[in-house]
Amino acid sequence: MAAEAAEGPLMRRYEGTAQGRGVAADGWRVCLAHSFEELRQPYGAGDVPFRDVLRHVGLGLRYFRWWIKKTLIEKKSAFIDLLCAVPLQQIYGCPLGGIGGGTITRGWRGEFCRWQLNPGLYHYETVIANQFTVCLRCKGQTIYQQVLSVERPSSLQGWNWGYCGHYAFYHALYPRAWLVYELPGQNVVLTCRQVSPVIPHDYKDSSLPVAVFVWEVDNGRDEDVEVSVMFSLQNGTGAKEDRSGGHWNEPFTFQKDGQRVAGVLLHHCPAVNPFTLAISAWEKAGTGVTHVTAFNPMGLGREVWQDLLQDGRLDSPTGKSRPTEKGEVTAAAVCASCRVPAHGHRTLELALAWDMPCVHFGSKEKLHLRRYTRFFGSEGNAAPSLSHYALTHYEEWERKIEAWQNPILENSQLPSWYKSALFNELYFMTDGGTIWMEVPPDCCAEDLQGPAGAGLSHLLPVLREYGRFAYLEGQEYRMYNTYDVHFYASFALVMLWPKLQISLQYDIAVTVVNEDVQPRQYLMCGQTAQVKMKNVVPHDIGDPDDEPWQRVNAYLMHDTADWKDLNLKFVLQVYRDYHLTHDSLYLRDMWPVCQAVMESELKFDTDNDGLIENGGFADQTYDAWVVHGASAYCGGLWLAAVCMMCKMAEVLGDTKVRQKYLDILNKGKEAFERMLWNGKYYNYDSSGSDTSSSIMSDQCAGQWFLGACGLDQGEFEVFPKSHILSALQTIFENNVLGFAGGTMGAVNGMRPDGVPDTSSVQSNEVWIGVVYSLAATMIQEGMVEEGFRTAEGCYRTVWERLGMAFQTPEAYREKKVYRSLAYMRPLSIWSMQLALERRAGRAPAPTQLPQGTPQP
Ligand SMILES: CC(C)CCC[C@@H](C)[C@H]1CC[C@H]2[C@@H]3CC=C4C[C@@H](O[C@@H]5O[C@H](CO)[C@@H](O)[C@H](O)[C@H]5O)CC[C@]4(C)[C@H]3CC[C@]12C
Repeated sequence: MAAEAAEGPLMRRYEGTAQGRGVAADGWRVCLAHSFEELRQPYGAGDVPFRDVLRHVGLGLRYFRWWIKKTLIEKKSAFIDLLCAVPLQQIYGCPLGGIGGGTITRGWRGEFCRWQLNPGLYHYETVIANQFTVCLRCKGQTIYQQVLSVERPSSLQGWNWGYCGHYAFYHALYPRAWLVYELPGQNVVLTCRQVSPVIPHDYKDSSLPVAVFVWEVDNGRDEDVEVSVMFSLQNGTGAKEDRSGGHWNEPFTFQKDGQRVAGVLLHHCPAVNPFTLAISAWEKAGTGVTHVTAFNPMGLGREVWQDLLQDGRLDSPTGKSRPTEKGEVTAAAVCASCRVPAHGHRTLELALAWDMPCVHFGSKEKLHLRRYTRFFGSEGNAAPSLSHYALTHYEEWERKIEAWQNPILENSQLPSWYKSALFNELYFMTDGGTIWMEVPPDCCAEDLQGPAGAGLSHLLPVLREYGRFAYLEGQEYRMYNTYDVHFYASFALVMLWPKLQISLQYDIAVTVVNEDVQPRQYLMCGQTAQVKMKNVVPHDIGDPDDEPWQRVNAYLMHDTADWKDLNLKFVLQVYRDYHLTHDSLYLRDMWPVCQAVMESELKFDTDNDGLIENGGFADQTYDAWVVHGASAYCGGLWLAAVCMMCKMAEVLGDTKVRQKYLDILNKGKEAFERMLWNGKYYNYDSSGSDTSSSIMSDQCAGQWFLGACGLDQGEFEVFPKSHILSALQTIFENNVLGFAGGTMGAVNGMRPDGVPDTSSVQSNEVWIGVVYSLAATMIQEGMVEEGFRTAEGCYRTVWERLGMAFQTPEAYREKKVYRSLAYMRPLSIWSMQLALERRAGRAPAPTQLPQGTPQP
């Protein structure tokens, strides 16, 4: 297994022999000289078949009008920009930072290239001054000095660029990554290990906006060598604000418990959301730390280069830099140096921290405090203590990360690609535009519950203790906590940070009972309706470029009050969460909300046969794939939700409600089988249209959740086992093996004659997150090999073929196009892990998930 990453398809150009120090065996590995052959395009208007153009012409025009108003008149960016998609760059690697404090993504060639410091808003820019540079000295002479970058930029030309990529590789196993450099002709190997504090069940360190770079130096020479690693950083993010003037730098040291770190603070002072970056190093015995307070990253950079070249150290001036002028950019550097004995090894530890404690969203209406401020204060002066904390705690973080990951990595039954997929897809938990905030200390239950008063007894204690969490539907689909999609991704959250899932659910519960009567036009149908209706689950919690939580439902394609899946997905998650956490206070609080949304949902059972009907439009997560009448997807979710209502009523001793839903379940099961079962699988819908017999890859979504909760047997067998097995087998043969030679996962819709369903723009897409959940369902049902084969197609396509590492999209087609980069749904891969743990007889550990919620 270990050999797979080392010799994988992305390592063909590696000419070095070094394997690095302490590099994980499994993960995503790529040689720095690699280039991806296939370059895909974002799905655009030009890819829409003529038939769909005709069908969507009204939407197209309404969208265009809305886009003009939003971007040109209001001067805001569109929550989904169909006209200016982010171009694909095949460069990304593991993001830096914990959860919800902002992220800085490093590329696999070591570049600092994707920035999310303003919550939920992305800025894609490789900042060329942000580099690590190595200097080697023997017998008092500098023998080698090199920027560890394969770039040859037009700025900083006084530096020695163009490191030969054939002698280095990158290895990612999120939240850690390694860069291994064999220094040509030097007999020295550098391994840079990047560590971010992303630790399951940890609600303190996981919130910190920091990362540590541990440089392992292996000296293969017969003589001692003095090694310096210089970390240079521009003041800013590469955005135009870097030139807005008033930014300044200052050196710092921070000492506590006998441990000292030293570095430079880079104060970045725009009008909105100012922050401080800190670069630093641990001044341990034998390690010297020096710095340059300020230099011009747009110039030749000779002064910094020569300074280092001279003696392997930087000049270390005291005092602050002057604030930058308008148009001027500044940068700083810190350098850690040590002597490495002949054939010996030493470690240098550097850190990056950023402190943006108080944030405004786009509307600038309210000031919010990030989660980490409860531990490090909100004054904006925490960068030194954050740096010190990171450097003195990263070893503990790594121990915890290994304790979590090793049982999975050491399981020889699991394929290597899966281990990489499972941990690396988790990047979205931090790099999904994620925000983790405090609720204001003076906030009371009434403030949180909204005008309708949700009556949730533990809302306040939960939010006070664990804060508020939100992540985007996708970096290109800028809506927080899109709920129909979170349904899939929520497995990662509830398995790894269950209290954040509980907190998110409380937030949704509050919105359920509230309404927003503001009228607006919906773009798909053109009709006008209010923004949010009472007693229904919202599509999302809002747009970070507006005021999320305050104004929900940023999505205005459809009026989602009429969507069929959202309410059901709430009920399904409530029971699933209860099943995994045993949190009975949560269950009690959610019970009336579940009843309210199920009452709303009951109106969709228009013929009173115990089964809901779809509305003849795309009224669910497949929001461009029309459904008429009863459907496998929504009907299956409905029956699963009704079953869980019975189960919850039983747990809570509510016999009346239990009987009510039991009656519905019995009727509904019969209707579902009669209307949709065709002897092999469940039809897409019951309309009898040309495509209603399509094989939908997601037709067993209800069973997926039931199985994950152990509710698929005996009295709780909602769907006959034999039908589920037959349906999964049919999907495997048709949607998986019958599509792209079985190498790209499962297409959403396949016609029984073996041709993808092209009746909508989404039916012939592959949705990676759906594929992972389908694989989990297969594993739950004992089709383990088929499950892995299904999921492997997506991993290999995204991570190995298309160069979309750390930006897994929502969808791709067999050829040419993809849609919506860096998307939430693929986090559903964690449901595969749950299914595997179940099979291995290892129930998820509720011991880590204490009952109820501690009072603050
Ligand atoms: C007249 C024109 C030239 C023809 C234009 C055709 C286009 C208007 C349509 C062709 C493809 C459509 C888009 C397909 C997908 C979309 C995604 C959706 O948002 C989220 O999608 C998730 C599914 O991927 C869903 O689960 C989430 O809940 C949604 O938040 C928004 C609509 C659209 C962008 C859709 C819009 C119209 C087309 C571009």
